[in-house]
Amino acid sequence: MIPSYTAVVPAAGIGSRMAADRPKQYLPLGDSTVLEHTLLGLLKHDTIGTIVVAIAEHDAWFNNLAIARHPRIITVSGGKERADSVLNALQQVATEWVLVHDAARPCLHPADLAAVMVAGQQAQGAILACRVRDTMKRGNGLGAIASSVPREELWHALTPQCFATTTLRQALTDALACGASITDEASAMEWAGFNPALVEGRADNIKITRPEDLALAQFFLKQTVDSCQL
Ligand SMILES: Nc1ccn([C@@H]2O[C@H](COP(=O)(O)OP(=O)(O)OP(=O)(O)O)[C@@H](O)[C@H]2O)c(=O)n1
Ligand SMILES: C[C@](O)(CO)[C@H](O)COP(=O)(O)O
Repeated sequence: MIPSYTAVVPAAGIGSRMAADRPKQYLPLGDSTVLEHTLLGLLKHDTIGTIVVAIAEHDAWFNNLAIARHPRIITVSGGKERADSVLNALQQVATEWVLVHDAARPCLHPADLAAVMVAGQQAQGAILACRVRDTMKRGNGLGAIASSVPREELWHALTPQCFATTTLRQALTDALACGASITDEASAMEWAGFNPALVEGRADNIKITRPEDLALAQFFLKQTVDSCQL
């Protein structure tokens, strides 16, 4: 099958909230590392051609991974913020469509990947997301509740986020140039006036952020392996 997507994997963060002895994407997970699980999941999809991994300028870990020599994987230098890393990687994307997926999300389910890639091939693009399940509160900045926030139509943005490459590249360039706060690709597209589609995804597509997330990711990955062996 001719690859119609390039994957961009922002992996240049330091993992400050994880507070580990290395950036969290290089922490052990199962039989490999967080990043290797994430990349292997993308490599299995045959409509994804090249994977562009944004790594920190002085990254001392990536080249020690066997997967670093995979022919479909290339690296670029990351930037100060996640959005800068993504924009750097987008300069290397030649396909019409691109998907951006956090290195820190190793539990992506193949069906969710396929669903968001199909939905992403629209003008507005698409993101994986999952509905908020808890009652939501807004704090008053003093450690107390200011208000309850209606949860209808509140979603957790996940990744992958899928868009037309040229549209996303331009939106991200313009939004960052204007100093907009951009924490995901959809924020840039919204800033540019688009309304990306929400594709409901699995809640186990967690972003490994804090120490307790590693054990949860391990559990979710084991569930996937066990279900494949049934
Ligand atoms: N300048 C940056 C910052 C983050 N990321 C990547 O963006 C993804 C999501 O970001 P986050 O979970 O915030 O990772 P960190 O920035 O490493 O975490 P922290 O905020 O705790 O330092 C991660 O895969 C991270 O490696 C990146 O490529 N470039
Ligand atoms: C892109 C993202 O995964 C969407 O939820 C998330 O925003 C990335 O984490 P960060 O802490 O905002 O960099």
